[in-house]
Amino acid sequence: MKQTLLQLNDISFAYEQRKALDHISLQVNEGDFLALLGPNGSGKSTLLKIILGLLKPTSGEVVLFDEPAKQFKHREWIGYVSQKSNAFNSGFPATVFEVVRSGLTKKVGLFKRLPKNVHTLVDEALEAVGMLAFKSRSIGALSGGQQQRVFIARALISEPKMLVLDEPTVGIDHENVQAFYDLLAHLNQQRGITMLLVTHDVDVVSSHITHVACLNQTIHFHGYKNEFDEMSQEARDVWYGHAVRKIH
Ligand SMILES: Nc1ncnc2c1ncn2[C@@H]1O[C@H](COP(=O)(O)OP(=O)(O)OP(=O)(O)O)[C@@H](O)[C@H]1O
Repeated sequence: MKQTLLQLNDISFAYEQRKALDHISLQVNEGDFLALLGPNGSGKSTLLKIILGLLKPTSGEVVLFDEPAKQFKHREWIGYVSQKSNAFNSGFPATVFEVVRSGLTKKVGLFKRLPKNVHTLVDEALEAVGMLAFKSRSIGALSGGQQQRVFIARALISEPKMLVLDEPTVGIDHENVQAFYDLLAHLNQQRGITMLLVTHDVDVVSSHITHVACLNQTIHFHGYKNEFDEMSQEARDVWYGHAVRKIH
């Protein structure tokens, strides 16, 4: 049976008096590729922060890899790529190698000694995202799409079982968005890395995902992609508005 990597039980959260999340329950199993959809301000980033342990829920429980989040010791199993990763300007003083190597901190902190030498680990991570040839380049000299691949490599170097991505294609030009999602699909299908992706590109990513969750303070829909496909546009509009288009 597949392991449940993430279980949210009745999570609510408020910024001071302002409610952002209302009784959220959600489950992500090993191998899932879940797209989390929601309009601006619907609480997507807040929910990711709770999953990553950066915010504490006002009520409810987060369970990671079958352990209550408080007791969970393997944060390196959950890689994170933010929407702002690909925003380095050309003057940023770090090479691709240095950026990817910085992803080792979590792992080194835990194991103290690395199983392989650092260059081998960085090379393997860059190879996995098709960026090995850029190892010595300055991160700021790369395109948004290339930078985001490097940040995937940075997450991969600690061998995560799950990747959490917050609108990773913001700032990436249209033709590279599909290639970026193809890479995520490859990592999901070939390496078995579970994906939790916040996105507005529901049409582009639709052929790769297995599940959809629709959030607007509360979860309005959570199920298999084909169930989402079968929902009528009217049903979606009731809770979402215009931003979610039907997947063809
Ligand atoms: N630090 C904060 N302090 C107070 N309110 C906040 C804070 N961060 C977010 N909020 C509010 O909480 C709600 C949810 O915000 P959140 O950033 O989680 O939404 P989102 O779905 O990620 O939005 P977007 O798609 O625009 O990134 C919004 O009403 C937002 O204004």
